[in-house]
Amino acid sequence: MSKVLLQVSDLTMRFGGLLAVDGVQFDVHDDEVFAIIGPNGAGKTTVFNCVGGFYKPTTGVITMDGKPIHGMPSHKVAREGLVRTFQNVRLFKNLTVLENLLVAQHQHINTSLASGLLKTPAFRRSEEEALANAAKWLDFMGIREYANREAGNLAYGHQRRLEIARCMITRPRLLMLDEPAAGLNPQEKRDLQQLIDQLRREFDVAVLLIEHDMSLVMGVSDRIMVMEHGRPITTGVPDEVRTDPRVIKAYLGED
Ligand SMILES: Nc1ncnc2c1ncn2[C@@H]1O[C@H](COP(=O)(O)OP(=O)(O)OP(=O)(O)O)[C@@H](O)[C@H]1O
Repeated sequence: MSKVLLQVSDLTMRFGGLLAVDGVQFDVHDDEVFAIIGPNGAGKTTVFNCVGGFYKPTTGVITMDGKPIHGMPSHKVAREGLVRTFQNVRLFKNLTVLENLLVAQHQHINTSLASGLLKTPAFRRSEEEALANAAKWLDFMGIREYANREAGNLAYGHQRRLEIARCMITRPRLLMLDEPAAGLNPQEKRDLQQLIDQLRREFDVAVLLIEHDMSLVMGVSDRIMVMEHGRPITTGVPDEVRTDPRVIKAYLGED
C-alpha cells in the first residue's frame, strides 16, 4: 500500500508585488512519479524551490512523512530524504566524475574531521563503502569509463546522468528532477524515461518532476498537476490531463 510522502498545503510565494505561487496544494505518494507542468512563468520552479528548501515560502505547510520541512535550508531538507537536480546541470565541473560522487556522500554523511585526520578504522571503512557505492552508480548509469574525467568535460547527456547519480547515491526517498530532458537528444530522452522507471522500481524512490517534454511527462508520470499563473488548474492521470480543455487552453494561450 502506498502512502503520502510529500504533502504541500496552501503554498504561497510572493516576490514583492508578484504572487508567483498562489495557494498550491498537492501530495506525492511514496511510490509515485508526480509531474508539474504548465506554460513558462506558471510558477513550477518556484514550487520546486520552496519544496527543496531554496526559498522560504511566504505561507504554506510542506511535510515529508508528516514532518514539517518548509523553511528548512536545503541541506536539512536533503537529510529528510529529498534531493534535487537543476534546470542547468550543477556539478563540481573541475572535479572528476568519481570525485563528484564521493563528495556527494561526504556532504550527506557528515563524517567528523577528527576521524578523518586520524584515519580511524571506522573512517577507512566508510571511505571504502563510499568508493564501492560510487562504482555501483557509475556502472548503473553507464558512465564508469569516464570515472576519472573532469565532470565539466563529459557530454551533456552524461552530465545529466551523473547529476542524477549524485542525488541517488544519498538514497533519497523523493528525487526532484527539474527539466531533466532539457538539452537531450531523442535517444537520450528515451533512455531517461527508462531510467526514471527503473529508479522508481529498483530503489523505492518517489519522483517529483518538472518537464516541458510532453512525451516524457505522459510516458513516465502517474499523476500530473498543471499550473497556470501560480495556481493549479487541474491534477489527474495523463489521459485526463491530455484531454482537459482548461489545459489545452492554457497551452494554446502561451505566446
Ligand atoms: N527570485 C525571483 N524573484 C522575482 N520573481 C521571480 C523569482 N523567481 C521567479 N520569479 C517570477 O515568478 C514567476 C514564476 O516563475 P517560475 O520560474 O516559478 O515559473 P516556471 O513555471 O518555472 O517557468 P519556466 O517553465 O519558464 O521555468 C515568474 O513571473 C517569474 O518571473
